Amino acid sequence: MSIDVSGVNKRYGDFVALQDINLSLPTGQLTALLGPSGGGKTTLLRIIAGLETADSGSVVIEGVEATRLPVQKRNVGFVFQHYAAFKHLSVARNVAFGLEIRKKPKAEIKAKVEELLHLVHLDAFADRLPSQLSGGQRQRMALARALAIEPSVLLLDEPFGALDAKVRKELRDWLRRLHDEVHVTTVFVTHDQEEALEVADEIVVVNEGRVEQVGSPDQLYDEPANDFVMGFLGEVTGLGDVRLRPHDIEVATHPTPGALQGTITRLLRVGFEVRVAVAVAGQDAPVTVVMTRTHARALGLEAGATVWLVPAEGATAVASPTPALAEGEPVAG
Ligand SMILES: Nc1ncnc2c1ncn2[C@@H]1O[C@H](COP(=O)(O)OP(=O)(O)OP(=O)(O)O)[C@@H](O)[C@H]1O
Repeated sequence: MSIDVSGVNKRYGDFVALQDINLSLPTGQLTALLGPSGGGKTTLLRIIAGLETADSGSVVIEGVEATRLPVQKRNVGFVFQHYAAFKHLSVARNVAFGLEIRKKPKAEIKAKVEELLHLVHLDAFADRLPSQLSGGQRQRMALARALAIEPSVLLLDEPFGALDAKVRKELRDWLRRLHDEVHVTTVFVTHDQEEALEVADEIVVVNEGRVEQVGSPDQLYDEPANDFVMGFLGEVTGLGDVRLRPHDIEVATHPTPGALQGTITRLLRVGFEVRVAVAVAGQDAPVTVVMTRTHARALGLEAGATVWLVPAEGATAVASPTPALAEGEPVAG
């Protein structure tokens, strides 16, 4: 294992930021720490980095007991959301910085910087100042700088958080490809489930200072450990006494066994999808169903129509903590 976190606890005054965190992250893996704001992701990342100390528990990096090692001795590279570059140094010098303070030979530094700038597709920008780069280019420079010292682990705290949606998307594809090339063990913090699902080999869901679940994107999506994980990894809607994904509901225009009858209150076309809101008797919140436009057209769905809803075969469903359907209400049409 590259990173082993055992029994880590952290409080700020009375506030419990992390509670009994245990994690083993294999060498070469790209792991996302995913969770809502304030859940403890950054605190955990900072404890792994050595920027913060745990109240109890241990951190082992590449087999080395690191709990009390200062940050400089952990051989970790970081990138934060707002990357602090040296404004007066060129892109190349920024990337070279970690190597220069380690007094590496000039020729070695030059070769390494060229290699890294090529890796992050900034070859043409070596002589620019950071202020002459776009936000996305600056974050790529930050990654090159973090990689320059050949860290055993790379820690990224919302590295693309400050960028607009399109650039974020490009950079996340790029990060995945970069990781496939360099295979450095990487942990990145995000509160964006799509980002985690698209990029990570494994996702650690962190909420209220605890790990809710660890698993591959597929595992988490298909077999969420609880209602929280299910809700955090994608949209969820209530149908009777279960909660499930809106695209996991089958819609019929005639009564079917076990189906709940409802009335379409709204039909919204978003790109290639149609989102259908269905009011079901006795259920407070409408059921949301998502389907393709073609499917909705084939069924001839329109607002005001009566439909019958049933979980699709093989749908992932968890029991509702508060059943959406009041007891004693008629369920089937
Ligand atoms: N130095 C500190 N002093 C007091 N409380 C802190 C400190 N650092 C963090 N916290 C608290 O610990 C909790 C966890 O914070 P943390 O930054 O780890 O969350 P997060 O999951 O990374 O959230 P975000 O996505 O918003 O960055 C928060 O409630 C935060 O207010």
